[in-house]
Amino acid sequence: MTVKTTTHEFQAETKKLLDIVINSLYTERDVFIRELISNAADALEKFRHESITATDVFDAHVPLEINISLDDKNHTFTITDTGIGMTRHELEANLGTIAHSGSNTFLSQLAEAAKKDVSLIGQFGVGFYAAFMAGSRVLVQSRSWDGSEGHEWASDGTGSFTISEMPGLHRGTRIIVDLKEDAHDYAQKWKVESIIKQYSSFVSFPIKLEGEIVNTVQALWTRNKAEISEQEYVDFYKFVGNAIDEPMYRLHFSADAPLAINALLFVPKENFEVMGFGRMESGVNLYCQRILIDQHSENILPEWLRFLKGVVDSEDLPLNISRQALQDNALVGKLRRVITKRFLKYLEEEAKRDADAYLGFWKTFGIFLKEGATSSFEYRNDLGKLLRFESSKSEAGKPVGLADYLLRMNPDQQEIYYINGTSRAAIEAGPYVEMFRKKDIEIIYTMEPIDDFVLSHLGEFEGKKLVSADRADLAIPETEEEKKAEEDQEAGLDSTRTEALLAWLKQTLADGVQDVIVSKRLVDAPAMIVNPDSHMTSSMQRVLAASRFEKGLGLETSKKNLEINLRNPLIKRLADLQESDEEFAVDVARQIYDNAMIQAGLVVDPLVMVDRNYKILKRAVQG
Ligand SMILES: Nc1ncnc2c1ncn2[C@@H]1O[C@H](COP(=O)(O)OP(=O)(O)OP(=O)(O)O)[C@@H](O)[C@H]1O
Repeated sequence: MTVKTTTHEFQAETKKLLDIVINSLYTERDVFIRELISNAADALEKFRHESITATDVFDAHVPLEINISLDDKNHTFTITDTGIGMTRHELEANLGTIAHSGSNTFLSQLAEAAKKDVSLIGQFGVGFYAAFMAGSRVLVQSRSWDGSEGHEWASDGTGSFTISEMPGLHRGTRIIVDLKEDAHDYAQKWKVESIIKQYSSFVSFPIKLEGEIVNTVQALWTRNKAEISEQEYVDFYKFVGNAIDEPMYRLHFSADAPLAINALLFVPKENFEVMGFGRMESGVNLYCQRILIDQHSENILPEWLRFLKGVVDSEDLPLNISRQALQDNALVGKLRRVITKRFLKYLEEEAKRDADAYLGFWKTFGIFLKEGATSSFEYRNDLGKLLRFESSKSEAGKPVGLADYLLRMNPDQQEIYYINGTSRAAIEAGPYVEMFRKKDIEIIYTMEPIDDFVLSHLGEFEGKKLVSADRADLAIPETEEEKKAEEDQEAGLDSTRTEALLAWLKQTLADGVQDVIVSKRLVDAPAMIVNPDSHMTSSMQRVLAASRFEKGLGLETSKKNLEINLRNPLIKRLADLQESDEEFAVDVARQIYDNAMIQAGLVVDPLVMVDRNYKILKRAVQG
């Protein structure tokens, strides 16, 4: 018989990964057992799911299990599963490349983590290649559930691998690891058993070590809450989440109506996405009657809840549903809504129960809720209750909820106000909050670029409109007393001169402003920029302008209105100056406009501005 053997080069990224695995990660070697067991369990889950509908299954009656055998004399570690197996083509494709999207970023982050803290590699899932942490040579013998001929894959993990025909195999995969000299203890039963106990106690198939079952197969989420210990929950979290930390929050709930649901969801302690580890994939697995239907399911929760880890099990789902059909399945959609609502309600309860702990959650994962508020209209009321912002009445660094704002609001106030700025200090020094301070009206400070999008999408909260304080049509009710005081002060400039000043300013600043108007709200500052477009705040325009700029589309923003404060001496003086020394008045007007733009966080031309500023200073020092 001729055995057909072919030789293949590893993909370049795989070579890099193998290099890191072999040369940098050897202190975390135990991980290889977890990775191989986890792949075996995945292969068994896939087989179990497929075999529900398939009619023609090879080796249909072989029990679903994982066998590990050790050879202390020949120094080998062998793991066998009766799962879905791999065809020749699958062996070549799956064990020669890295399936990870963005493999290059993944690799550089992995290399970085390997240097800093190898315990982080759990987060990456090095997968099958972890076998080379302990093995000098690895053989993979596999036969697919379609019954096609079996093959053996072999490599020493350096540059290439071979694939040979191998007749007579059963369905599934056997991996034989020839242990490196300094890894011989992985052929010792006590050692392997302790690792399995630590990592794999929740695998839902029997694991036999040298013929003896070493795990208890259980679906923790289907058990009665009262009978589950804290430690079991934590262990389960580490298992499903591939995690090394402990969870920050946990929600275990069951429902019978309208849908039968068993869900166990965890919020991790760390946000690895923000830490620069790339976009997270969903961490929740979808089961039906304890059978895994969709691992890392993208369908069972909205994308912005991708930081959650855990399990959702529903008996109502058809067992034979294919992964492709999940996306459009109406029942899955319904499950998603029920679970999302329940989780958001849980967060609300936690925020009430322990506000400080919730702030810790908010600091780490708030960004995901903001993402939700800008993308999922149907949850906006639930999300509105969970948002936290600093405000003129909050302590610095201690954001408050919109519900707190409502409680403090004057009875006749109809709107909730907010203003964007880069920091608390910058906002408080700016013109927008002057009137709010004077009238003792609370104003929310939005300090992240995304915040104004969030509040604008939200539109309202508990029936009160959310309004940015840089809107041109901002109307805050005035008392009679206030109106009178205003009129008295405006008397400083008669109406003809006021009109003339406004017309002159409008003409002088025509390049930048749409209109110049007398302000009803400025207290001390001479002027400020406001937005005639009620849908866009300056901060939103800044973000959009930056993205236009990145795309090479130029910095185009819509024209603003300039509000001027007739009580301010600079503005009063400008009226005279415009008549006596127009050239200088133009410089002053433009500088006032640029200053107001900067206070609105908008872009001015720094060269022109600095040049003009020196001109004005020169005149000031000359007296
Ligand atoms: N025991 C096995 N039986 C069948 N297929 C397997 C087995 N082990 C690995 N594979 C296949 O090889 C692929 C690559 O495995 P690898 O462990 O590198 O990545 P992964 O399991 O997809 O990802 P991760 O380990 O990060 O979750 C798997 O997706 C699977 O298709």
